[in-house]
Amino acid sequence: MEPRRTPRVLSIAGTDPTGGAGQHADLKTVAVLGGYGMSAITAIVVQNTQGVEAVHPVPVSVLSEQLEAVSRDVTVDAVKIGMLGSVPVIEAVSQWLGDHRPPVVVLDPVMVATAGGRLLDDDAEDAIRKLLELADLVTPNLPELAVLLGEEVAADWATALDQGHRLAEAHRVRVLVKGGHLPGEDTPDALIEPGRPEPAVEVHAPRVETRNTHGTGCSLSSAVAVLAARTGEWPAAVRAGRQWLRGALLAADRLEVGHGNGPVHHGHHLDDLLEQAVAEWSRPETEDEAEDTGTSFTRQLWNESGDLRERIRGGSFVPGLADGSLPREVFLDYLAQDLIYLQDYSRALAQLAVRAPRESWRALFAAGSAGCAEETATLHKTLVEADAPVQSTEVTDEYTDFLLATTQSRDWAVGVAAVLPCYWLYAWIGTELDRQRRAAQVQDGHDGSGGAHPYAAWLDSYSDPAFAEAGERVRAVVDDLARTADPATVDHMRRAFHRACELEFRFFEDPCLRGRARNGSGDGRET
Ligand SMILES: Nc1ncnc2c1ncn2[C@@H]1O[C@H](COP(=O)(O)OP(=O)(O)OP(=O)(O)O)[C@@H](O)[C@H]1O
Ligand SMILES: Cc1ncc(COP(=O)(O)O)c(N)n1
Repeated sequence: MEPRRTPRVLSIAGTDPTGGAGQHADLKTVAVLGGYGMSAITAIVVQNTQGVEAVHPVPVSVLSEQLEAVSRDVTVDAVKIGMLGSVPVIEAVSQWLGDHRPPVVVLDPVMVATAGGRLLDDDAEDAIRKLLELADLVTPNLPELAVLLGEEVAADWATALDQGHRLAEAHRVRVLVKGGHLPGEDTPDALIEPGRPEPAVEVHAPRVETRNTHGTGCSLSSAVAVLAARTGEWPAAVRAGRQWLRGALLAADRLEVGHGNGPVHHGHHLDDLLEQAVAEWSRPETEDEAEDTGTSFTRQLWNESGDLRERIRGGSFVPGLADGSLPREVFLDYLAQDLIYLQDYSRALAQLAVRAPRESWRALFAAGSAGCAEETATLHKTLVEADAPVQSTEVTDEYTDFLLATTQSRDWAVGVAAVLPCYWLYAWIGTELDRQRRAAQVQDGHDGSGGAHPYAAWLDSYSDPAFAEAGERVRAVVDDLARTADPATVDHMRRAFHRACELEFRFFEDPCLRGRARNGSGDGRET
């Protein structure tokens, strides 16, 4: 089985208009676990979370046409087979598998809905047994396992495992034995492989307290199908699928769908990511547009700090760096302060990570902290090579003391607002430097495409898109926080942001001022 990042997964199953089981559960599962979902419908099932009211089988020839239409056009990496309903449908699917068997075939031998209602004709059990030979994995619940063997339903886990082994041997097929129907706290599952006396995977977990378990079987089998195609490994797919389903059960009550056995929350693991993504996607694309609309909190902050950006533009540091006239000793002085600053900035971001109220935010700031630590190592090397002295200045101390105190002991939201200017202004300066550098080269008669510039490598590092992207994410966090914070906190966030902006400006200009003081004149730039 060749792993494929976005496997094309076909579900052959019935429908559920309430979206919790059958085709709908399969397609949702495949989508949220990174596959591309497709569907061939076997029956329109009139059902909701309270039970099945009617089953309208799709004519067998129409099912075969759907299957042929897919295979004529698309390479299918995995198929998940759910409700089939009758002998002719099972035969049509067997025939299709005979002609176009994909590398991953998962069969969920659906017989009865959890909420009640038969989904397989009584005379179709033999046909399902034959279909087992064409599957790579079969995922029966305990009553289905018993029917397939023609035995009593297992009343304990040891019996269930024994039945699983015997089914696997009899049909030379992998069996996922699911203990969800056992009484008691434990909900064990095991992957049994033919020819192996011990389960390839056996996992136990406490039962999730919820009545919303509609579609768990459909969802788990689709999850294993897409994950097997994605990872190329059955044990990994079973472990990951089960862990994901547990999260979906834990989050199921949040959905509030129906009055019976409601569905599980398929996209539970995407909640935080989506919040950030939507905030980012809904942001205007350009700063100009942002100035016009001025709605979000960070946009307001950006508009309020327009003067400061003008001062940076017209100062000594950025123009000197852009046209290369900044004296080397001033530049090295700046780098030395930057090293000290980044060490403490890394600490400040780590404090935010430790105190973060959400997992995805923790990850964002932890990554930022690690990134700064890496950067300090590079800077340190440059400075040692240049033999530059490294001792903090008053301005550096003022800035780092402020950031460390704010991220450590103030409201978390205020700490995030305080670290934002470094991300945001740094990225902005990257574009500004680029603009000024090109303008200077054009004036000199150069073509604007580079040339020998004393700080070229360093200028390039300013426009690192990963850094700009991280800044955008921090901005989204600030907006998120400002939406729900009380007015006093929002005001505090605003003050922290502007104070950090001012300190950023002084941090850039300070090496030039000290350069001038050392030389007794000039603007810190070479003429
Ligand atoms: N309340 C629960 N807590 C934890 N895990 C559960 C719970 N209910 C079901 N599961 C798990 O869900 C998966 C499917 O279980 P189950 O044995 O109920 O299959 P099923 O009967 O085919 O599902 P369906 O309800 O869709 O018919 C198994 O991994 C099982 O352990
Ligand atoms: C179309 C279809 N397929 C399968 C099931 C089983 O799922 P559950 O046992 O959770 O109701 C179902 N209800 N409907």
